[in-house]
Amino acid sequence: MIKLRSFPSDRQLDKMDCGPACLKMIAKYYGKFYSLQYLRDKCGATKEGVSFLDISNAAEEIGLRSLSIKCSIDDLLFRIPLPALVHWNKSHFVVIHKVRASKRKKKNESSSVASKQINNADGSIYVSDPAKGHIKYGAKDFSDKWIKSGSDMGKLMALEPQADFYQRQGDEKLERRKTFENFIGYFTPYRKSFINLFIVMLLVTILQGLLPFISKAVIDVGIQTHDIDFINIVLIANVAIIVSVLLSNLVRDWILLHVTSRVNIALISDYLIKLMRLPITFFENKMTGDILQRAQDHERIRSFVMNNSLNMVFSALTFIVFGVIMFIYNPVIFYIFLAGSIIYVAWVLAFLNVRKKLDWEYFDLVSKNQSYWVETIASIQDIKINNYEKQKRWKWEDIQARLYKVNLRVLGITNTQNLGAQFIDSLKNLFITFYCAKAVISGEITFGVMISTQFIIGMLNAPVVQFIQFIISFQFAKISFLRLNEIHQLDDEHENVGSNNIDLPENKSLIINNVMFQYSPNSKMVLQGVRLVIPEGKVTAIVGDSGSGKSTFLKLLLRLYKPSYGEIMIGSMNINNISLRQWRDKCGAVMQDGKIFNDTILNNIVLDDEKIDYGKLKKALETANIAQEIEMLPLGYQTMMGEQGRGLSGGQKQRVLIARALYKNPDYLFFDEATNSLDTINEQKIVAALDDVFRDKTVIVVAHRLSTIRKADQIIVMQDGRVIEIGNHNSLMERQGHYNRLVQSQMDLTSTVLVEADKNNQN
Ligand SMILES: Nc1ncnc2c1ncn2[C@@H]1O[C@H](COP(=O)(O)OP(=O)(O)OP(=O)(O)O)[C@@H](O)[C@H]1O
Repeated sequence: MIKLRSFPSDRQLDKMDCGPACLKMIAKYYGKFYSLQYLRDKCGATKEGVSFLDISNAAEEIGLRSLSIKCSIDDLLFRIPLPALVHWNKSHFVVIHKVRASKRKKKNESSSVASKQINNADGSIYVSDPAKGHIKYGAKDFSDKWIKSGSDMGKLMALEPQADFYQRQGDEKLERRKTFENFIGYFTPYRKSFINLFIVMLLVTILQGLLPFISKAVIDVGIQTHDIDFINIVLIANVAIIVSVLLSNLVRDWILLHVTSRVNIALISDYLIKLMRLPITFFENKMTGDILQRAQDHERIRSFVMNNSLNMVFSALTFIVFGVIMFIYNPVIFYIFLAGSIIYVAWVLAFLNVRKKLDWEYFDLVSKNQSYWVETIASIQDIKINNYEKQKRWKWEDIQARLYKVNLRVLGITNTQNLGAQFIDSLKNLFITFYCAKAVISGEITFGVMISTQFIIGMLNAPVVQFIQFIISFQFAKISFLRLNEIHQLDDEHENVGSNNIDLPENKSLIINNVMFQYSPNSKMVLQGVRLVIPEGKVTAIVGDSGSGKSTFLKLLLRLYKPSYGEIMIGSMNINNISLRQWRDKCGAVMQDGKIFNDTILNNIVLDDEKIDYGKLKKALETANIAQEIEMLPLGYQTMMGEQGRGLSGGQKQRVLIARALYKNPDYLFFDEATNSLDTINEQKIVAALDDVFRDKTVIVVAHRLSTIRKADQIIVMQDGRVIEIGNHNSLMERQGHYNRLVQSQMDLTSTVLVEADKNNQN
């Protein structure tokens, strides 16, 4: 494999980004910049990545014509217009930007041998891989990864600009936002500390600058003149300088620690704030490991700014001070040092690109590793029940094996780099020592100068090492910065919706106006033209087959998602005018997969334990029929829940969640299968108690057990994302439609169970 340049080489920021990253490279190749996020949105990237079709749709949206072709490796070498995108190794996309058929084959073609006769063509294929950079493959290697076994053709997509590709300048500027550019802003509150730091480090540099003169004085003056007093004085001065340097370093470290830890907290807390502001789709489309790993990226940036860049300033200062001293002492030694150092730096920097490449691979694997752990721990029960431990562990071992390989390569490169660097460094120092020794013998310099030269060289070496550290950290910080910037560039879920609290209109019914919804741009419509009114102060029930879109509809009302088409109104006002905070304050919800937090029962219900309304709490608990059970516990409401509500039964969890929603006393209540884990007696009690609570609220209930919603004011029947019937229980039963069939099938089921039970009793 040979490294090449020229064709753009953009990196995927996480595992599922290869498709959009390839598109980005191709657009860039044709002279247009699109941000990865923009293309990701256009592709409708999900956790599963993207398909050829998604990429082709996105390409056409940015003005690239896509041509999907099935072809052989011969066709690729001789006929296909490039650049083209190929699906690779079953799970990855790369761009082919250049091919070079071998001479023999070219001759074959030029001698007009029919194309079909050219089999097993030979040549090189130049690929820009978003995970690895530029790579050159032999035709055989390439086809092994490209062409599925049992076939002699692979699929690719050639992309060319359409006529209006270059006119789309506007979009590009719009998308090229840099919201994280105020990074330096994190450090401005500490301006004073930085000034102090600067003074301390300046002092250290000056004090250290005195040391070679002291050594020289001891040897050339003290020893030559046999002046013990002078040597004693110099010794005391030397000790004083060393102590001052150590103390100054102590102060420096203290200031750094102080600033660093604060900046770190600020950075990560802003990341968390940003994450919490992102729409739920972000979390659905990103792997947990990616999100967690990005928190680590902050550490790198912080460490770069705080350690490397600051040290670099002083290293440069030290280098200049001692460089000048060295030059005054002996220019030849200075030049030897400079030449040696340049070779040293060049050697180390030669490894930079490989290291960068490995860092991307490393991030990818570490993210996977993190996701693995999170997923394994969360699903341990299912792993055990299905005897899935071994296979699950093998998956981990597979990641580890790949991590091991990357680590091994990193280690190999580091070793080669260090070995070479040490060799160059030792050679340089050796040359200088020899040169000095000769110069002392020939009387060009004194012995004192030789000793202090050694000291100065030592002092000059440190900044060179610092400089290399700086460049390496800068590279890594840049990668981390890119990854973080990507998150900070994303639109908040609050974007394009109202931000102030406003008075709601008089009529607070929810009017759903031809709402359509799809989870990602190229997936199927989960809701199709939903039109209905949810009257204020009434109970509306939604029923329908599994997968008909009931929960999705509820989530749209809770504004966890935005409709892809159509609008939701509250009376005469578009719901988007109301801030999300205000809206969610007005909504209480018990969702199918509601979560219990790792906190006390009390905090799980009231959430804000600073102002507890005990009256409201008691009512909520009684309505949810859980008060008695909690009070029987030794620690009562202060009982700690385990993670995910460990320690509670499914039904108890649901009742705590119901209590949480009721305690909020919201205007709108959403129940999605909120009582499905309850036994019938509990359910009946709660349903009866809820009647009272529901009286002045707008309630939307999704239920499979139809007995619970018989009394609803309005029942909506959904099928395949459409509303197919609306009415109350009686009118829908009379209609003899889908609702009637659902009720009948549940009654049949109950009567079958009763008849079976009867039979068993008689036996
Ligand atoms: N996060 C998601 N991403 C992509 N598709 C989703 C997502 N959630 C649900 N879907 C799809 O949307 C469709 C409707 O799902 P939804 O959960 O709304 O149905 P439902 O009527 O509530 O079903 P159930 O009664 O089984 O809970 C399903 O086909 C499902 O596969």
